[in-house]
Amino acid sequence: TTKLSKEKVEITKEQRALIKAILDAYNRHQIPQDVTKKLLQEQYSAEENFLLLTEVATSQVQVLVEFTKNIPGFLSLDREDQIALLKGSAVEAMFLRSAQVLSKKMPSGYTEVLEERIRKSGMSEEFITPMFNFYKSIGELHMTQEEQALLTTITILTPDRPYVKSHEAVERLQETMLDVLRKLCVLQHPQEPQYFARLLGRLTELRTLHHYHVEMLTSWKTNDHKFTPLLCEIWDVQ
Ligand SMILES: C[C@]12CC[C@H]3[C@@H](CC=C4C=C(C(=O)O)CC[C@@]43C)[C@@H]1CC[C@@H]2C(=O)c1ccc(O)cc1
Repeated sequence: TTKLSKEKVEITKEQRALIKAILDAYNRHQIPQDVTKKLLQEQYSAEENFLLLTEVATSQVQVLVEFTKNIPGFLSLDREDQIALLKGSAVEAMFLRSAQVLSKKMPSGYTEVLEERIRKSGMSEEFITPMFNFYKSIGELHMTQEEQALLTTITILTPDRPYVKSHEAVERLQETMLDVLRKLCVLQHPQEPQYFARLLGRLTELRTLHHYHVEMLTSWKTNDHKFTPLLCEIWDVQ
């Protein structure tokens, strides 16, 4: 392993441009202020909390679509595959986003308010526990902005989503991003040679959350909660 850590890791000019394009897109696409302001102002009740979370979820899906369109190479994929990747990764990208948001303290108290509303939104304890465990495990990594943006990109470019036809094209794109992230991790966390592997381990954890999410939506639905048309479409909820 000493040879590996001695390896001269070099980020090429193209890779630097790729990181910049993805980071700019990631920072440019955030949910609008008026939505986050509502989260801070509206009163608390399980009903109100669910409605607010539904609103931020809907807004987040729109943000995710815009961000994805800015991933270099994404728009040159087959159009139906673009839809399949978005639908297949929306939940994971959303949980990654929430983990990144909830693991950083905000002066406005947004994080605390958001956490409170999630805990009191009619979601059962069996989903809250794994969700907050995930938030903690992401928080412990202290990811840089670039790492967060690249990890989200890698999640979106997962080739084995349902209905993806040109598997290889997506795999090639994902591998490009994985190579950049691997180099970034070596350069930004020199003391932690296993840091890159830990990041990828979080993607596996994300997939288990995806499973919980389906049950979470179903339990909300049985308690007669309404979702927006966009959420129904992206998550195939009837
Ligand atoms: C995922 C989630 C909706 C989207 C929220 C997330 C918590 C934190 C966030 C932070 C955001 C930001 O600051 O940018 C954007 C929205 C998200 C990502 C919620 C936790 C549970 C909830 C949910 O699954 C849900 C699903 C369907 C609903 O109708 C309501 C909630």
